[in-house]
Amino acid sequence: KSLAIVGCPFSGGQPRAGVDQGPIHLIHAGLPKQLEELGWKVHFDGHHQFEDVSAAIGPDSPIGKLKNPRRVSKVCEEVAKVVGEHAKNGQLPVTLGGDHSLAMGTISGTFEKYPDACVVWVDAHADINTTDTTDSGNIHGMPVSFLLGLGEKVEEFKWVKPVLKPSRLVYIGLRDVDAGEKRILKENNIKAFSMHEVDKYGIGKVVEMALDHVNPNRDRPIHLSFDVDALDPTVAPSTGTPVRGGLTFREGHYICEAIYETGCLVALDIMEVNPSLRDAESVRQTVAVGCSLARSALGETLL
Ligand SMILES: N[C@@]1(C(=O)O)CN(C[C@@H]2CCCCN2)C[C@@H]1CCC[B-](O)(O)O
Ligand SMILES: [Mn+2]
Ligand SMILES: [Mn+2]
Ligand SMILES: [Mn+2]
Repeated sequence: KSLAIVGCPFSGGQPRAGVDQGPIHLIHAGLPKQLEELGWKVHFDGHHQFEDVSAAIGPDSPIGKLKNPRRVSKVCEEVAKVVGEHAKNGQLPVTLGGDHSLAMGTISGTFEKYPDACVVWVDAHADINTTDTTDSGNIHGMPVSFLLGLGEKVEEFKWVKPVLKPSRLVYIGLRDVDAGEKRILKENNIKAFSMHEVDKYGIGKVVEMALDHVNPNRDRPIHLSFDVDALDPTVAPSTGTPVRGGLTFREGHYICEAIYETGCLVALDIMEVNPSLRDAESVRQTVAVGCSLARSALGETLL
């Protein structure tokens, strides 16, 4: 079994400097070796290519409210190619962010090889704003709407195909969803297990219900897109948009372990680790959690 680490040093989907350094911190913490020790053949071709693309863009004035639209679009298009290539080569792409706008690229890449895939989106946020509903104009709050083909088309993003169907998407960990996003979730009947459901049913039942919804026979490829801000800020403090009342360390890891157990995982994103936020110990802790979540999603067990 082989995987490819795709480091994406990219921060253009949001305003806080430093999230582009997430990949190098996860790699320097030893993630490639840790995954080899789990028995994976690890392909790791560095992450320079995205910086080149990004630097080549030049001035990137907003389009409507959208910030850095050309950089985000170009980088995500490049990520889609790289992830799709690895998937076609039979290597499970492990994408390290970088902000969550990158999931436009990773999920597009996954669906090239696995058109019948489903997406488990673990996050405090729904990341489903359209050009009409976004307040911030930060594109890391929008990738899911582009992947679903919702809202007005944006010429700059015409390469993003509406590969994702609402019935193939499920959320776990939501607790900071904008009013417009709540409307979109309802209108599209998108299944979401917020922290209220996690409290009510427990994480074991929530993951079972989530998978029953998008993958009833456990035979569909799963793309797990994990935003570390799904975890409580005491667990993963160094992230750009922390929200209290999040998943415990174990709840986060249980999701990854349970998805690995299905045998259906075909792609993993570990997003929004920002090593320039908070103190050194918080950074170390957040990076360590990012590595640990990846290991759990890729077969590390407690016994
Ligand atoms: N919906 C958001 C957007 O900017 O669109 C607004 N929100 C911050 C906002 C602060 C004030 C109270 C309401 N929430 C962040 C979120 C995007 C998170 C992107 B992710 O990738 O980190 O999940
Ligand atoms: Mn490669
Ligand atoms: Mn996110
Ligand atoms: Mn988030």
